[in-house]
Amino acid sequence: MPGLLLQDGQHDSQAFSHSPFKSLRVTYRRQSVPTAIVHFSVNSGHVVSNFPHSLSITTTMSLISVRDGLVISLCVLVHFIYRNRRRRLLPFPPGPSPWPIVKNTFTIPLINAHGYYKELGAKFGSKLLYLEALGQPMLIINDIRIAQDLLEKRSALYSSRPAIPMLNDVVGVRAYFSVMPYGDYWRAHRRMFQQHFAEKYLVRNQERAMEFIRKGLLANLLESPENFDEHIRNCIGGIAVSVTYGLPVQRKRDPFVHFSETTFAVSSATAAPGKFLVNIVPSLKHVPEWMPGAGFKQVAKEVRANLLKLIEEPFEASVKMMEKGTAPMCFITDMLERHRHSPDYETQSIYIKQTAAMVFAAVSETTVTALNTFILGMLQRPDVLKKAQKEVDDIVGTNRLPEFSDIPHLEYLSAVIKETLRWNPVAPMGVPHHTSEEDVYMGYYIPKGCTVFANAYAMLHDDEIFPEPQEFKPERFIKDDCLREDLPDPEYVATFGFGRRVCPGAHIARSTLHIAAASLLHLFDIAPELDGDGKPIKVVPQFNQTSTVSWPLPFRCKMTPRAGRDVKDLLEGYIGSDPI
Ligand code: HEM
Repeated sequence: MPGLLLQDGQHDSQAFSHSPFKSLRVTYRRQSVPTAIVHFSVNSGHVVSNFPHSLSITTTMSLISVRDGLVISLCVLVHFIYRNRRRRLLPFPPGPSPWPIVKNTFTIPLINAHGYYKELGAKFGSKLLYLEALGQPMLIINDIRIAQDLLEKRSALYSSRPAIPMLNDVVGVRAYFSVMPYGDYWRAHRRMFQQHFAEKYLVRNQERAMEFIRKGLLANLLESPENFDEHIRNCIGGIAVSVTYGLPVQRKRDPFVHFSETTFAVSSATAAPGKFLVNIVPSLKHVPEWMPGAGFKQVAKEVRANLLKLIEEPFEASVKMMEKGTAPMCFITDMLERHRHSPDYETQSIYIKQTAAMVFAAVSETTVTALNTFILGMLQRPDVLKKAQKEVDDIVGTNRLPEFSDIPHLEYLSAVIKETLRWNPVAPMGVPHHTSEEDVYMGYYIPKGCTVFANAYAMLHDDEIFPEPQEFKPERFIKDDCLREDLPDPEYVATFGFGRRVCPGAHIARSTLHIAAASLLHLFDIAPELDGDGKPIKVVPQFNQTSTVSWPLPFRCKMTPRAGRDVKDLLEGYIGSDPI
């Protein structure tokens, strides 16, 4: 007789020991042969209290006849009843009440979202928030432990990226692995990045970074300190171009560095949610170019042309140098050499080209922002500047420049860097992740296709952990003259994201920040400019508010060679105008 059989499943988790059973298998049998099975199993979620609410369902079916079909339909119906029941009964995480249809669309801020969500969390007494904008579910995580629970411990579910219709479909460039969905294509690019830039290879690029800091930053600061922002940009962009393509870089306003910077600035704006309507209403991507209101298509065309140029031209130039035998060791030469005999060389060389283009995009704005924030912090706290300078002097002395080997001995400077990254998290909302399956956490339902923001700003400005979070206070990381180990360390936690998508260049960023900061402090005083009466002009820290990259808004300061130090003499071998 055909029929439905209910069967107890296995208990497999302590967390559910109070539940009557862990999984439920509904089997449709025909002449004792199982022909359709609907399998309900408790989700791997940890903190689910109420059994029927926590069902996750997989369906396996075979053998279709009319009669079987009816029974199978019944099984599917049961499936959906349980699914919907779960949805109905399990709440979403706390958040503002949604309006009909538009849900929270008008609650979502376009600027200072990180600050808004921090406050919203406080209002709802929750560090996990849920909102929905025009059908797009959003999860905001304001807490380090929750981010680790979800993005790290359950990384199989939380490692994709949301689609960005303007960038992916209208501009149509899908070469940057930071925005690729989770999967083999992303994995191939990230693996390639690691093959050259993994932490174990850090040393081989440090020498190049040092050369740029001395020739491209310190020497230029001596000559025109008022252009410190421009020098920092050229130096950091130059390091990226040099270690990736091995191309020569001009010491000032290198045209390629400048072109890359402006192109990425425009293209990252295409990813901003509020800037282009097509990111909110994806079907607009089908609108023909001639239609009124389709101006975004023209913008997309220009961005596309520039992005393709950035992917192709430096790669070609690097390959040409390689053919002539003049290419220095860099990402391109290393990778082409490594994959030369691969059976799928053509495919690999496309990945190499695309991964190379990613490097500049990821290094430049982020590291420049952190360095400018460091200078801004020094302006807020002249006493910190003096103390850090004294430490550098004690370790380095006055007759040579700082080296990478000095860095582990500069503990106070380390606290200053931690505070720099905490005070103004470079990417305050991280880079959004995307759930590839539904999930249950702390009794809350998290849908599939949910955009997940790890709010680094809220985590690093949590006043229970970091009192007076708006103040620049490196001393918070020091106790009894040693670095504290009982605080989350912004050099390692939150700043660089979480889980499988965590920043793979974090070690490079830390290394560059430490050596650049030590070198600046060793040679220069950093102070506010003076007004007409000789009084210091107070610099009020202000940051870009779009929640993508939080760069300090332009500010002025006076950088002067330190008294009693022959800065020119120390930089003698590094001053010049030939490309680096
Ligand atoms: C202060 C400097 C930097 C900061 C604050 C920073 C921060 C971040 C953050 C928050 C993410 C997203 C992580 C996530 O999704 O959870 C990320 C991704 C990424 N970063 Fe960085 N980053 C910095 C420097 C660098 C450098 C120097 C490189 C390369 C040498 C780099 C390469 C990348 C790449 C390739 C990704 C995409 C990873 C993926 O989607 O798989 N970053 N970074």
